[in-house]
Amino acid sequence: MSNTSPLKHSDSLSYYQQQNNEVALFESAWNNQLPVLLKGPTGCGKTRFVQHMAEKLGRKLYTVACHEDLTASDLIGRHLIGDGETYWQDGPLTRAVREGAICYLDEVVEARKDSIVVMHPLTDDRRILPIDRTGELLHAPPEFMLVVSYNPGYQNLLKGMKPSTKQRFMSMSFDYPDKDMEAQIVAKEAGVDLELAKLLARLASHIRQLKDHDLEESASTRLLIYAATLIKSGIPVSEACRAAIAEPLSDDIEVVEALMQVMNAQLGDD
Ligand SMILES: Nc1ncnc2c1ncn2[C@@H]1O[C@H](COP(=O)(O)OP(=O)(O)OP(=O)(O)O)[C@@H](O)[C@H]1O
Repeated sequence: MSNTSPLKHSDSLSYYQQQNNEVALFESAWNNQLPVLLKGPTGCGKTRFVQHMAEKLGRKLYTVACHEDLTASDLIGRHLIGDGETYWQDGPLTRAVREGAICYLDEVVEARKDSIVVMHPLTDDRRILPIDRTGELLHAPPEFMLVVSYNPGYQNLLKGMKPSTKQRFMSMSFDYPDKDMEAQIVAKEAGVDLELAKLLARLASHIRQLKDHDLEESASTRLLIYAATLIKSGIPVSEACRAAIAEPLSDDIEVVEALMQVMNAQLGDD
């Protein structure tokens, strides 16, 4: 069965630079009512992609940043007290199901087990959301879609996602784009010229190649955009790179200095 919402023209959408064939894959998943899992490092464009796709498909987007205290009630809803009475308030997942929207759970491995279990009947062919507290059983309309993401970086290796959960989703891997594409993104997002964006993309590619470093994560596209934004507003390049790239990547002074050496060597070559 195919969904029938009007698709929006690409000029009016949030900017998203496609890396592979993810737009067509996502559209196909939506048309076929398949839930989607996005994997990839921080700041590589997962959230922007979902925003872009929700706009393209003409669906409202509910985004939840998952954390270790997130409970099933935070997703489904709860009874509240007001004017001396209790009333039911839908959570974002329930709202998305009722409205045929897209629900995006960012960093889903952070969520508590009970909130992950809630997703199970929604992510197989039943597509139902039982709300125990109100006795309702919601059937998701064809337009509803569940999208989750996680960062398989080393702090999540142990936590991971259980195979029984993972295998309910169609999955796509994201990574930082190649230098040329990343430069285009940085230029567009920060409003800087392409030459500066190319320089920053080169710096990032050097940092990403460093082996045996003590970094949990490497320089993200998001950090390059921050650096470009600082430079655009008059901060010297090396200082901007320290504040927006080296410092956010490590709390260890020696590591920060080592990163600065790598970047300054590149800046000196330019
Ligand atoms: N392919 C892309 N097209 C357009 N903008 C991009 C792209 N990749 C990254 N960006 C830019 O980088 C920023 C960070 O990306 P985004 O917030 O989507 O990352 P993320 O993968 O969701 O990160 P996190 O896992 O930390 O939530 C975006 O706000 C956007 O400016």
